[in-house]
Amino acid sequence: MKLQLAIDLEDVDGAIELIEKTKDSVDVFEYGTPLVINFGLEGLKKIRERFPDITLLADVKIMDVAGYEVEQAINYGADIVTILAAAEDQSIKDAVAKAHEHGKELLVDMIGIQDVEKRAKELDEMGADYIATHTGYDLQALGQTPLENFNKIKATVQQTKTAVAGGIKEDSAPTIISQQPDLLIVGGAISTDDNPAEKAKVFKDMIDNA
Ligand SMILES: O=C([C@H](O)CO)[C@H](O)[C@H](O)COP(=O)(O)O
Repeated sequence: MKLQLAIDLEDVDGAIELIEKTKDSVDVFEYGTPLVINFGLEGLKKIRERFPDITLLADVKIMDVAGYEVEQAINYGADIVTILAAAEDQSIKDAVAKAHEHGKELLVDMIGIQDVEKRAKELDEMGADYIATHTGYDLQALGQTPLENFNKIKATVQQTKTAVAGGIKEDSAPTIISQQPDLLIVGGAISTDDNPAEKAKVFKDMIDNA
């Protein structure tokens, strides 16, 4: 199981500072959607130039023109690119093909999908690298968590790796870690802590000791 740090709340220099502080404990750094919106792929490129060896995920949440957009994210430094599970099957297939053509990975984000078992089964056959259960900020605000959907998706997929995100905190992490996702995605719980380096290590130790 790997730890991904979602960087959503910073500007690009803040993201660089956060990566510097946490890189001993974090396996994958997410260039979050708010950074994509505010600074585009140029921000991703700046981070890649500063850290040539880290694993970088671009949370571009693609919906269409998938092959082109995956390729652009890769050209600007991404190792893993995200697409929404609600995209057309053809878009998912194009995205998988383009990521794999470059030796990179595709993560499909299940945010907003209602029948998660049906869609996870379909996606599992399309060759994506990860299917991510994701409770977005807007539903976190209503008290929702990703655990129930994660368990359904985990029980459904045969070959695709699983990821989970959405308000995972120190106290909720052990339960979700016990369900063995391949990628545990944590954002605010690390990035807004007074000591992000120490907090990232807490999550990494939980994973390593599970
Ligand atoms: O993907 C995310 C969200 O849609 C904003 O872009 C977050 O990175 C994801 O939810 C993880 O962050 P936390 O919920 O703060 O752990």
